[in-house]
Amino acid sequence: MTNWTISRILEEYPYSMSYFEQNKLDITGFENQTLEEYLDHFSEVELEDQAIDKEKVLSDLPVYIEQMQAFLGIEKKNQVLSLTILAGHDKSGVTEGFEELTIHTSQIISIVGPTGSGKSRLLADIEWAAQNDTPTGRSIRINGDVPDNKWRFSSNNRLVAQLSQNMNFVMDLTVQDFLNMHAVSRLVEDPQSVINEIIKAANNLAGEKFDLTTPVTSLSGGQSRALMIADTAILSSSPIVLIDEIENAGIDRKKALELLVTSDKIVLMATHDPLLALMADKRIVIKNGGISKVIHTSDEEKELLKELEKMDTLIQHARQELRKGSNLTSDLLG
Ligand SMILES: Nc1ncnc2c1ncn2[C@@H]1O[C@H](COP(=O)(O)OP(=O)(O)OP(=O)(O)O)[C@@H](O)[C@H]1O
Repeated sequence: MTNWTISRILEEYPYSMSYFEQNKLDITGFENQTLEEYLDHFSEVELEDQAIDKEKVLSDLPVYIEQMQAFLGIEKKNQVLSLTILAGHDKSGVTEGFEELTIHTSQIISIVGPTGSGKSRLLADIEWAAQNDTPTGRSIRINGDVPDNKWRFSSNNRLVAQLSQNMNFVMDLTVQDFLNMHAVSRLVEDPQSVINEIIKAANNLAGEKFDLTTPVTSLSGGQSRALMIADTAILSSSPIVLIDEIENAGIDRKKALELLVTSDKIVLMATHDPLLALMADKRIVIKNGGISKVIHTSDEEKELLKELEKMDTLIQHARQELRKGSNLTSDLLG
């Protein structure tokens, strides 16, 4: 946390303001500096006059935040507020075109690039919380710090939930049994109401409806993904969701992203779909195994997205009519 700017500390831990007040540290105007840089502003005389012990201020802040979290009853153990990717190198060993990228909860980041460029590799680096120990040399920080080993090596504290194109069930269970197993393992107080919420959300994403008595093995590809997305959003403890190409999944992609983001997750998705790429707040461009740049989705692109959505609705409509066996006419599509 010591390398964070003051505004980031305040954004992530708003109650830390009282720490600055109690220590009579007027941080106004220094928000874009790190705490250390701010403390460096004081002359020796000022430090002495105001009884400021720089080392103590720096080391006491995390302790104060931990105590406040305990006092306020905030679950600290699994709380992930941000994910930072530190640059590695591309397939030719050239340093990546960014230094670090921090993503906060409720943000969507898309990953674009040609086939084989390294999109899945980036997702894998995040999944394993790479520490300069993968082919890309990238490192991952959680809440600004080296991730605790529990994220890397524990099976029940999974940092990441993965949603991929290929999702097949091998268990012979109904949707009810499957969700119940998950809810019970997560010690949910009222499993049935959570299960009902998940099936409702899943049906909201899937084209063809299904119910709790449907065996999971007979769900279609789109229905399985809708169920997994709803389950991840509502029941999974993993704070980060990695999505590998859901464009052909036969589900409502926009609603799927909205569902994940409203449940406070960090969402990263590799995609070849312009709609999904532009729905993100930022997009990572991958070339030859390295991140070549990170682009903020511009206002113009957000406007263009509306046009693309209209075109997409038209194509979806045509697809549905063709599925139903209709003959397409301009009246029908109009
Ligand atoms: N920086 C790197 N250094 C070395 N190898 C890399 C690097 N980045 C990716 N690779 C390797 O390149 C191969 C292709 O990468 P990857 O599968 O991630 O591509 P992709 O963009 O997901 O492709 P697709 O769009 O086809 O799914 C993988 O074997 C991966 O491990």
